Amino acid sequence: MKRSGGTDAEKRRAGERAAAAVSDGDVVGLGTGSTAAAAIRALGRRVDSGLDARAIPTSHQSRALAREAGIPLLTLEEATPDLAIDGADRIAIPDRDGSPVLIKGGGAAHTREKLVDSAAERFLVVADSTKLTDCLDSPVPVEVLPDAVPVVERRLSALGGDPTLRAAERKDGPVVTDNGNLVIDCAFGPVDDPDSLAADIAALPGVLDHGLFVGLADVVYVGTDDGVDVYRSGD
Ligand SMILES: O=C(CO)[C@H](O)[C@H](O)COP(=O)(O)O
Repeated sequence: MKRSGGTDAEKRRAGERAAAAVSDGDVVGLGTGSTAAAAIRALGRRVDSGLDARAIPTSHQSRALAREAGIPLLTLEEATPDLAIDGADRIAIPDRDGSPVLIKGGGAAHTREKLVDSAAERFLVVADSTKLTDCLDSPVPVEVLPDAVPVVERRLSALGGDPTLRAAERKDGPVVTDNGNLVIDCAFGPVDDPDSLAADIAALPGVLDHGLFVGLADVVYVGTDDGVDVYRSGD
């Protein structure tokens, strides 16, 4: 999937704002991608200055970055995250009460991200301003067991989708996830009922998880030219 391009400054502002929300003693779920990386680096600076925080990574990338930043690591067997900080590819903010809906998985890490983000007591999303949208119409990443690809592709088509196996950019063949599976990006056009689409995709045999995150995000920090816009679930 093509990665989008908000500015580094917007990502840094959003990441720093989320890292500032971590309190002494917290266990933090660490998301994947460039904006989550900005939050990890900012959290590392706070740990370096004496903050007592430990973290549970969602990918090889976030584990390596956290190690580099000097953040002590834990697993889900050892702790439950107090909060998780993670990026998103698309974010729809509801007009009325309700939680922002996200499409994630541009970095093929959405299965572990959903596991950690949903286990956390609070889920903080960090993003640059290009991620906000009124219409969720970008393809939904679906992590699939390698043997299940043809079956899942047929079933996604039956749900009205247009599935494409994600190709690797710097190797021949498909993208292989941290879990050893493949990713199908499935275009559905505008997603009007994310709840029901999420349930339909999750129910397909051979699917590990998909990138629709519904009812999970508590706060969204969006970096702008000169600050951070904050959206809270239910505001
Ligand atoms: O879902 C993700 C990885 O699976 C990322 O959080 C998402 O792709 C956003 O990445 P970035 O902050 O680099 O734009």
